[in-house]
Amino acid sequence: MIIVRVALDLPLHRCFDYLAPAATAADVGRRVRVPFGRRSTIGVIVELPAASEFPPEQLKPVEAILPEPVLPADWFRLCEFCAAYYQAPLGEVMLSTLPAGLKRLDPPQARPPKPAKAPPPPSPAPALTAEQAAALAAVRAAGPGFHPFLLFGVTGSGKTEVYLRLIADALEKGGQALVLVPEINLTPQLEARVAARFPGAGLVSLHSELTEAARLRNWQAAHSGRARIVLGTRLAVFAPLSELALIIVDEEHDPSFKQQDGMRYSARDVAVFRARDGKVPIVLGSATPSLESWANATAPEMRGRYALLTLKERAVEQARLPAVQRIDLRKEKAEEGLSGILLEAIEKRLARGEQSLVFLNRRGYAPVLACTACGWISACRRCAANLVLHLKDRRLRCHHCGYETRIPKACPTCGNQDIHPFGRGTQRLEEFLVERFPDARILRADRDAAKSRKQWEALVEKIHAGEADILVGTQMLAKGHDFPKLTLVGVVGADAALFAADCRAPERLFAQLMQVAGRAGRAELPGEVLIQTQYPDHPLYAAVVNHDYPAFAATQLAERKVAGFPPYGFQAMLRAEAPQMADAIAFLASARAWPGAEAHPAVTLYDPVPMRLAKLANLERGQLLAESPSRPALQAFLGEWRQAVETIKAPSRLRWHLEVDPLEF
Ligand SMILES: Nc1ncnc2c1ncn2[C@@H]1O[C@H](COP(=O)(O)OP(=O)(O)OP(=O)(O)O)[C@@H](O)[C@H]1O
Ligand SMILES: [Zn+2]
Repeated sequence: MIIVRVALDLPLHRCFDYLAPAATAADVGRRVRVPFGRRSTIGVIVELPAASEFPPEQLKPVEAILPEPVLPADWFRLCEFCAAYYQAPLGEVMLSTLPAGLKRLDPPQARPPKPAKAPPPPSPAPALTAEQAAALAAVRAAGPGFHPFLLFGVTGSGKTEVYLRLIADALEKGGQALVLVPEINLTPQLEARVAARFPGAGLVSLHSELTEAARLRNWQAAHSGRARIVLGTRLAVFAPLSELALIIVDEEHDPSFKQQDGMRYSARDVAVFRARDGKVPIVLGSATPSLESWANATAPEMRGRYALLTLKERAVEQARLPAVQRIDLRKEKAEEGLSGILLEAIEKRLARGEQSLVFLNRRGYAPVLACTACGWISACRRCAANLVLHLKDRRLRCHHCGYETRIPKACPTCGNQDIHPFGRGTQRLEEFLVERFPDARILRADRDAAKSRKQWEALVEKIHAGEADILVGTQMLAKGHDFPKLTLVGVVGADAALFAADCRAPERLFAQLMQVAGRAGRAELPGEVLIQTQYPDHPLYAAVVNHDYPAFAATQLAERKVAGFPPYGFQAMLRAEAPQMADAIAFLASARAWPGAEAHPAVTLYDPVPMRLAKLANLERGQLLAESPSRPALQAFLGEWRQAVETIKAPSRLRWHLEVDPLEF
């Protein structure tokens, strides 16, 4: 009697046994079609157990074992690691990392790969700067095997060139390279650069904007080894690569590496596990590393877990880091939020035919509409948040749940016609700049102006072609772009993040400011950055002015050490949402009262509290933090706790999840 154990895409922490008379050990890693309830579904064979806990007559036979593809052993280990570490069901992990085309009962006919054309000649590589050469030499000297590196390089220092050389090494040895980027929408330039340098390497990308067919094709190219380089967003960390020889994580600090639903994993952390498991080098690159990675590379108590590689200078010979200045808004008069100094600086760029960027990380026209008579404000009725005014399409829109409605002509509560937008977003800045500089070509670059990757590429193309004089943009424009004519960056409205409740807000603000500042003066023309603020003496701004990430990181890490926060402590968050907050909190309180917790003295459970965004899409949300100075202690606790939480009786509309290493509080 041959039994196969099958992982299914279900929120259950168990696998399912089926009869498969013809199965052999070679079928482990094959997909299988099995009956489940009244339907059929696709699963993955994880083992051939000697016996089942159920009597054979209760087991159903499999419907079919699907011959291709066979999922490799290292992919199994990766999924098993994630299931254990993130407390996620193995079947859900496995199936969620596969392209949709492999989970269908009626699989799409995969087109055979196009015959490879003779590749064009590779684009030439520049001679390395001394710093780049030293970084490369350090990675080479470490040799094969698991070696984690943190490549700390200021903006424009040529980190990408270092990646390209390392990829060349990996390909030469017959290996495959995996390159992870936070948001592929923002990085068509990187894709083009890698493809141009390695025209024969069958580069494929993996990200969520691909069509189902393209994603399947690219996945198969990675699996079969036709693709020697895979470039992708977080989900690409699960690509099956049997000859993996190198992993690169660009902008490793970026919060987009964190998956925010389903299995909540950090692709950067999973990549480090994968590199260790596969015994290959991994390079994490950033101008503003995450504090976790920075500590791993520099803190004495971490004993140099990561080797630090530093690029302090910009790679282009004449390019210097931009001069950063603070504009004291307490002293300077501002017009529509823009100080005279900034407006003059823009005027100068216009006269010289250079580009300016005004950075405001808030899209829409204004964050709220309010009535001056009765105090009504445009609140979302489904969320604990305000509706943002979008004048362009005359809508009020919730940026959290997507609810939208038209703009009322008068106050809905008191009928007063005098309702006003408060605060400002990118649309309002754009409107003012159009009025102020009627002859300038002004371009807004945010998620409303470019909804798809295609639109975004067109917009970036326009900026490159010099078809814009003044850009108004959010952080979408701050990352990874190289605009040679851009010489001025004005930062507006950044102060709000200085005092945000989230302990990671300063880190994010610092990274954003360094990144957006890094857009200026990347070529021969010198760059200037003007930060408007009410708090010019704030140490965060001082660190930005001095381009001093290490100083900033030192103060942040000192604070974290005192607070026992990551990387000096480890956390998990239990969250519950329900129509009534009382239900969510009561559920969390029962979880907190679990008597088994006493056996885990190294773990602290805090009181359940409402989340910062306490209501989202009509659900009230609460959370409960678990914390420990020891990662293994927390892991041991979580395994037992999760099982206990699963037995708590909860109202039917309550949903909960556990997030390990949460980024948001
Ligand atoms: N060795 C080199 N010689 C000349 N130019 C170089 C060299 N290395 C990189 N460059 C150029 O320097 C510019 C910045 O390089 P790159 O984009 O690799 O920097 P980066 O560190 O990845 O920047 P960012 O973090 O801001 O995205 C690019 O225009 C690139 O072509
Ligand atoms: Zn809403």
